[in-house]
Amino acid sequence: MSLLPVAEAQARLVALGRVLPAETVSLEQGTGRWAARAHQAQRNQPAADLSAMDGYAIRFADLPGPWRVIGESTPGTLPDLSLSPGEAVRIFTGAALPDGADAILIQEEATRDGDSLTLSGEGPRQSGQHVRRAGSDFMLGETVIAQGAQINAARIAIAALSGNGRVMVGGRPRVALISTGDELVHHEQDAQGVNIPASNAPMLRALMTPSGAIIEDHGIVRDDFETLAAAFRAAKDADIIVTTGGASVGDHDLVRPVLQSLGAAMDFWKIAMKPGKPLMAGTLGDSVVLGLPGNPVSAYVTATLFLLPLIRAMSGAAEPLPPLHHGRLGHPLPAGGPRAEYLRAIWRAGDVVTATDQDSAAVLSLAAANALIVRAAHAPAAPAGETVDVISLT
Ligand SMILES: Nc1nc2c(c(=O)[nH]1)N[C@H]1C(S)=C(S)[C@@H](COP(=O)(O)OP(=O)(O)OC[C@H]3O[C@@H](n4cnc5c(N)ncnc54)[C@H](O)[C@@H]3O)O[C@H]1N2
Ligand code: MOO
Repeated sequence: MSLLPVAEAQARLVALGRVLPAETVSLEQGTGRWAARAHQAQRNQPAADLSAMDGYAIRFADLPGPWRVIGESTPGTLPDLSLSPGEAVRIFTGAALPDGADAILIQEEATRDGDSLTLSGEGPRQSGQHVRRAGSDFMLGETVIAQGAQINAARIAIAALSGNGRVMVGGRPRVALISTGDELVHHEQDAQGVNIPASNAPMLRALMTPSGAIIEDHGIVRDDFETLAAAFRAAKDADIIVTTGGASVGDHDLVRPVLQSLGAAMDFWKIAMKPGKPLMAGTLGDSVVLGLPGNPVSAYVTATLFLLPLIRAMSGAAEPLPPLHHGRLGHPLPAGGPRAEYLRAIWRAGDVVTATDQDSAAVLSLAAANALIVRAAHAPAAPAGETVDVISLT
């Protein structure tokens, strides 16, 4: 059976998910989610010509002074003042300029005695110096947040300043997590003998939490046909059902046969990638089902490349895939195999160096890595210094 290329599998998976209905929420609730429509400025920023410094509003043409101070302008009040030649107004950072003023003389460059003001430094070099013009940041009606953009801290600032005190964002997918495997015990329990603490569910929760997904953990399910079928039935209201383990070809790998018995429409199984080959996807009723491999690193990498993009796409993200950056290889790499490789790496000051242990079960090297080097299937040997594609894990 031929393995599906990663990009094609990503496109097919994203196509399985539907964009969830949008909702209008507070900026706090919108954090990390994606704008469901373009947001336009409801006001000009700044609303008037404002001073960027503490000092005196003057007419540039009056330089080098002296001036007579005729009043004061403080932030939050429009000054009812107009400058005639030779006049200045005491002004503070963020306050509106009086009519006629076109420059700011900063207080460090001025000497004041009562209402007389003289130049004691260089003064403004041009008209408009230290003035923030009305609408110079953005204008009423201007798009300040594009549809599909993520509401990050900077966009929260612009949402608030532009008068979008609440934002319309895509819905949050409900994600059901099912961990399969007879060897697993809950991570808060002592694992005896060859039992192992189940790490995939808490790891995936941590990966998904920033996306705003609503996560329901359905716990650990034994490698038993009926038990796994019951777990899928219990998860049927989720938008996305994620399993880990049991995705491969062994006698105890039941995810695919159980899904088929429940009438799931399987879309793909087995991807040309390393780690992560046994990944499978399909739909079960209204849910998208994603079967991740059990190995913790394989689960992490496939979640990064498939699960998170699916969540983002269903949440209305314009660019659901992780961005590719460039790094400089710190050492040579041998030719790659028939599967695309995602190598754990440390990426520092532009240079990327692979972690020594690339086994799909080695989590210590995953914890040390801050990036994945992406190598295409059949990549030729690469010398040190070559530019490679990198996915940031931070
Ligand atoms: N004959 C073949 N064997 C395997 C193939 C293959 O193509 N032919 N593929 C290998 C690849 S690649 C992978 S990846 C694994 C994935 O297999 P499964 O998805 O079926 O995963 P399991 O066998 O259930 O578990 C693999 C490994 O991971 C541990 N595990 C499982 N769940 C968890 C969890 N929640 N937390 C921590 N660790 C977990 C499990 O104990 C196993 O050690 O199959 C290869 N085999
Ligand atoms: O594809 Mo598996 O995830 O290499 O170990």
